[in-house]
Amino acid sequence: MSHLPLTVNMKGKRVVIVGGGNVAEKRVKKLLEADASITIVSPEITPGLGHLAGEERFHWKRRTFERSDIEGAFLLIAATGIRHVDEEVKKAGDNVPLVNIAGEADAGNIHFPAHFSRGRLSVAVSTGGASPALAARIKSRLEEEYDEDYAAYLDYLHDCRTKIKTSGLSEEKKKEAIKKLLDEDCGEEKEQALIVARLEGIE
Ligand SMILES: C[C@@]1(CC(=O)O)c2cc3[nH]c(cc4nc(cc5[nH]c(cc(n2)[C@H]1CCC(=O)O)[C@@](C)(CC(=O)O)[C@@H]5CCC(=O)O)C(CC(=O)O)=C4CCC(=O)O)c(CCC(=O)O)c3CC(=O)O
Ligand SMILES: NC(=O)C1=CN([C@@H]2O[C@H](COP(=O)(O)OP(=O)(O)OC[C@H]3O[C@@H](n4cnc5c(N)ncnc54)[C@H](O)[C@@H]3O)[C@@H](O)[C@H]2O)C=CC1
Repeated sequence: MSHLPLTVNMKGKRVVIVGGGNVAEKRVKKLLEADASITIVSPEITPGLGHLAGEERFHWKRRTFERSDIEGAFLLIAATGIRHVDEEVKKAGDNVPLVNIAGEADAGNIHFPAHFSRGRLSVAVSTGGASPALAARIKSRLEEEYDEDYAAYLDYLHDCRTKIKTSGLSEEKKKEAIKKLLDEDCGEEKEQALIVARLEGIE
């Protein structure tokens, strides 16, 4: 497997999705969270996508795919479930940086992992197409372990780290202090406030 997990800033990036079924709906929901600029080319779309199209959250071309649809795309997704159409999309997307073929893991150059976020924490699990169901199961287990409280915890860690980084401490002490934060018993807001206050005073 020569796939490397990266997180990509999708804000304003042009995404073209061919097909408007259940898979397209899942992708659109994730991509909207990332502020991508989405076009769907499909004669039909799911009711869920219909609702989002009504709110103008993406552009819908209500017809079958044409090669010119992919112009300027940064990410191209083929999700028609019709092999020859997906193949035509793949061919047309030769120069598109990121290509995902939902029905054939190895045909594109990216996979969508099972994913959840807790604020700034992002957890993604991929099996490289071997067993998407296992990826989903591992994700569900991690979702229980890293519950909703982690969003606030990550904000707190970010706040502390920023304070430490802009302090006058030596580089070595900064690294030490950042690591030590993770060992502090700071599940409670009160304790977090105390640690932040202490950091306000470090030189
Ligand atoms: C290549 C990839 C597509 C891509 O990268 O776009 C792909 C491809 C295919 N999936 C298929 C089937 C299923 N996919 C799921 C579920 C998920 N599939 C996801 C990703 C990916 N699936 C990518 C690889 C990622 C990896 O391996 O890690 C998840 C993780 C993320 C997401 O989709 O958002 C999401 C769980 C999300 C969550 O719960 O969080 C389930 C289970 C279910 O629905 O409950 C089933 C039925 C059980 C089974 O078949 O395993 C089929 C056969 C279709 C058919 O037979 O018609 C293909 C085609 C093929 O095998 O090539
Ligand atoms: N999680 C995942 O990644 C999964 C991936 N898959 C794969 O993803 C693909 C799509 O699955 P679904 O969304 O369930 O299919 P679907 O059948 O619900 O949707 C297909 C969509 O493609 C549109 N379409 C058909 N011909 C077209 C054309 N020429 N141009 C543009 N649009 C066209 C249809 O109108 C429909 O909206 C399949 O290949 C399937 O095997 C399936 C299950 C899970």
